[in-house]
Amino acid sequence: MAANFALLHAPSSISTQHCRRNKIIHINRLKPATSSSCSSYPARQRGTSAFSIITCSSSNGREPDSIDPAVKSVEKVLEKKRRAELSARIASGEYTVQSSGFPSVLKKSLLKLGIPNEALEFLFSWVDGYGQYPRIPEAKGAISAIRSEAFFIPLYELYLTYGGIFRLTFGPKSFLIVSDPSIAKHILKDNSKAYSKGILAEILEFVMGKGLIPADGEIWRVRRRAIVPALHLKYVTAMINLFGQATERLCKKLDTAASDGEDVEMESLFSRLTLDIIGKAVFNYDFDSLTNDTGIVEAVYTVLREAEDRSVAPIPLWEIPIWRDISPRQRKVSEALKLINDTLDDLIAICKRMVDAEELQFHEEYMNEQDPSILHFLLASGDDVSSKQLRDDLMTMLIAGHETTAAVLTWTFYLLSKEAGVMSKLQEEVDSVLGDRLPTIEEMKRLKYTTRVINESLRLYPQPPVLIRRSLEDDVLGEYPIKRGEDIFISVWNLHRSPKLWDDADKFKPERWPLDGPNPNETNQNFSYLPFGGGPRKCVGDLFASYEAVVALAMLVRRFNFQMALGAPPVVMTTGATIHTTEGLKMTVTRRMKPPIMPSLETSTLEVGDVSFSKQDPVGQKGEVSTAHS
Ligand code: HEM
Repeated sequence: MAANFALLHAPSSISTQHCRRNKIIHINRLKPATSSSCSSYPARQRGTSAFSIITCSSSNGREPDSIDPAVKSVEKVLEKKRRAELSARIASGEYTVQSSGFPSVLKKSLLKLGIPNEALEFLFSWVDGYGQYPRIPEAKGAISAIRSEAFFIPLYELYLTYGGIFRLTFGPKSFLIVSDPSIAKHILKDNSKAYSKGILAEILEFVMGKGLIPADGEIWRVRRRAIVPALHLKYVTAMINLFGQATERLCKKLDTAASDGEDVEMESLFSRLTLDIIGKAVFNYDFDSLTNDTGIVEAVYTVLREAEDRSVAPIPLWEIPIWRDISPRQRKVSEALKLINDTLDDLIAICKRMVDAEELQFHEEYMNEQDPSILHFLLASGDDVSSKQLRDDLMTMLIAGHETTAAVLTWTFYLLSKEAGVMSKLQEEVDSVLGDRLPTIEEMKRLKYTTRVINESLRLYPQPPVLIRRSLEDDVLGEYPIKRGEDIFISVWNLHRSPKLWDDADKFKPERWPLDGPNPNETNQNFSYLPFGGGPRKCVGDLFASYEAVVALAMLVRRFNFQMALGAPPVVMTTGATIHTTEGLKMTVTRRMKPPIMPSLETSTLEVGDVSFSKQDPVGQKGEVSTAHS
């Protein structure tokens, strides 16, 4: 899905510094305890430990950190200590300094004389001439201070101190960090026209061009109107079969691993499962990456990793034309892009021929049975679009729909490995609803607890953890006026884990979502829960992705038990377009002994998105599959 946020190299044209400083935190004075300590320890490559691991012939393109597990756990403890110290020091105000200049000196002197700080704050806000407006709290730091860990973690600690909106300044760059549901709603929904994708569009241009995620303005409006109808309910229903077949292939792989007593690295397997699914679903191409490692699969991962690395790189070297020619890495990226683009051009040409040969009667729920792909729908609809734009859209959906769902499955299995009670409840439901059959849309309604497990996993690990916007005009966020050109990060991570918004915010508790209640979404949770974004730019694949995750989860836990492998490296988060692990999710898989249980015949209703399905009201009548279609 949408690439990420740690975009610290914002172009100089943005980030107008208009806001007076009052609170400034010096993150750059804080020394991360762990970052440099690793190099003195012996390196270990994945797969060379005493445990054999089954993966695909290569990883999903991500190099694991080769660090001894024992060293990692020491580092983890140090890391926890460092973070606790950081929180304590931020909270104590040690890193909060006041503005320089005469008013600040005067204020310090008056403080020393014992005048209460609150009184001085009030008085000096008028002296500064900003009395009519409160000023946004400001944090200041150095890139090095946060590069040692996933970017959204320090943002969470700052949020706990500075609240729902604060400014983060790195040298000349400045970002607004939003963690307040009503401000998020204002930006994403109520005043969405006043915001663009900003830095995100700049970063993703090389791979997505003017595709739906980075596009803004008229191009976005036209493309969204063309693409959303392609994901109609009949299409999503057909996709459930595809999800089942692809998961079946993964089950076979796991079956072999279980027989051979080999551990499996689930993150890369999920990445390949979802790549196979999205290739077929979007342009009818079988990557078959669960069994093969063809050049095209490698090319997709090369491009994906480049997009992620660009989103966290401090200096945009790739913008220097000569660098693009001399850097072996950039040359590899260009070659990968060419291969993917050529393949997409071929697929578009093949599909055009199919559509020309068809005697088609296009209608709202049009779908070609042999090729139900989104590409086929778009061409059959007579969509008047250039090949370049079509390619950009396909590429966007390939990326948007691939690593997001893979990350959801990875973190769901990680969470389940820690909560045996949730796993047994889940298996009980799947046994009774599904038996050993491939799931159908009817079963989606009845896999209520399975759906809640995914809902809760998306709360704890939102993909992506931060949404990016740029203000196109002056606006007011909460009580704070802001100028045009502000870069904004809406931290979904903070919203989803806020102790102000959730009981036991860090706890994995699918039960927090009542089984007979509505499917949680940004509307019924008032923007404190927004796994698929919200407003006009909400994910177009929300229902598709939810079903995909539910089918894969149900089929896998039906057949197997999963445990963290003995001696597996600790599971540590790292930042990409989505939340990855640093060293994969190594699990031991065993076949379940339980005989299949016949499905119960109970009739039930489950609301998915804003649509309520029931047996009496068969799906597919209205063609409205989710709020993305509004
Ligand atoms: C669990 C899996 C997924 C998650 C968590 C997810 C999440 C999101 C989020 C949060 C956004 C909003 C981004 C923003 O406002 O900046 C988004 C947008 C989008 N997603 Fe997804 N997504 C998932 C799967 C998919 C799939 C399967 C597809 C395609 C079939 C897809 C296609 C898109 C597109 C095209 C957009 C851009 C919409 C626009 O800007 O109009 N996503 N997604």
